[in-house]
Amino acid sequence: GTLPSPDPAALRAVLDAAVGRGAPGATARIDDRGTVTEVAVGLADRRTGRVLDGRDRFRIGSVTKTFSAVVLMQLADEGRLDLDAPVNRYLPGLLPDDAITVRHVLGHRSGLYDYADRLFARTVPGFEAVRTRVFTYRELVDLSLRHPRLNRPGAAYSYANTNFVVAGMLIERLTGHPVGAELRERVFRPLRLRDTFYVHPDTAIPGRHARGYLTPDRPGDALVDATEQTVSWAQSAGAVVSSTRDVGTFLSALLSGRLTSPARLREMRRTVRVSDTQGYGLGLRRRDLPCGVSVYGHTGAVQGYYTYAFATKDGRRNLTAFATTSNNGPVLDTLAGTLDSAFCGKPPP
Ligand SMILES: C[C@@H](NC(=O)[C@@H](C)NC(=O)CCCC[C@H](NC(=O)C[NH3+])C(=O)[O-])C(=O)O
Repeated sequence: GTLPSPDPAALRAVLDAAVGRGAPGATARIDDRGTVTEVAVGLADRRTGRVLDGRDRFRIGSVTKTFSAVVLMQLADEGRLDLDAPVNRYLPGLLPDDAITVRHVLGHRSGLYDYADRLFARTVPGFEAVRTRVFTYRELVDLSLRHPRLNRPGAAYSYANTNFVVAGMLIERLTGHPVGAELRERVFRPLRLRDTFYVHPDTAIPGRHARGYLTPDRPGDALVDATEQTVSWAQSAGAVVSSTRDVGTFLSALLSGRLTSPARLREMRRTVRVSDTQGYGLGLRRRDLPCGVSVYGHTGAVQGYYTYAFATKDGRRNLTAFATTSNNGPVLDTLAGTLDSAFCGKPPP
């Protein structure tokens, strides 16, 4: 059916509220079959006072997981990967249980512990301890395997960055190329995503970008400029840098069937229950909005940056929003309101 048209005034109000709750800046871009609504509020740089602009690049965090999943779905389409095969068939001896399949990993149902919970139990010290570190994939998986698994393979949804580190290892093992090269060849270049880069282990965001500020755990402590970091703790689970325009282009291309076969796209969108209004498929979240619209995409939370990136099931309308802080629940919850302004906006007259 026809969607309510986007509500630019509501969108601006949401972004103003996010800034009011502690984000230095917030911006959102809606692309409704070519009709673009773009709003930016606040600062890209607190030191210079430069205002945030919709074209500023930023760290998309876990939206990276959707990109990594697309590469593996393409490998499945090419007959080079069996989603129901044990991960250990491709990476012998990696995981302690042969029953963990590729599909379990891409759907966060492997039961593998999320090492990030441990790394960032204390937000600022945890970040400072890793911001310039370079990890191997194996080191990250080993961090996870020190802890008991949360569930038997396939038995439950339990989110873990570990799963998409394993996805990165699969990409490299199956193609013989680094994850960044496969993302460039299979996604960034074909879609002409000129603002999109896989940045690891370099700490600098290429070109003009918004600076990101980590909110400390202790209220009142100063924001920490977290813009420069290796993101080596996340890599194929969180190291892509992009722009709201490019992320929207990517999501619409994916959901309109331009990046995988129809069968693989159906598998990505086949979700398990996360909550009453949320599901997780393969590298893809589903959110059911109050107005009855279900949207597909991903959220992101890397130090200094919150992201919401969602589109309608057919990809005809997309929304990408980010705020330039993280570890700030009120900002994260407020920013979710961009989904309502984008997809449930003005009710039909
Ligand atoms: C949520 C999102 N996940 C991601 O984007 C991944 C890459 N991020 C995380 O797992 C959170 C890492 C800690 C961030 C830190 N928090 C703390 O340090 C808390 N002590 C911060 O908020 O910057 C997703 O999959 O939807």
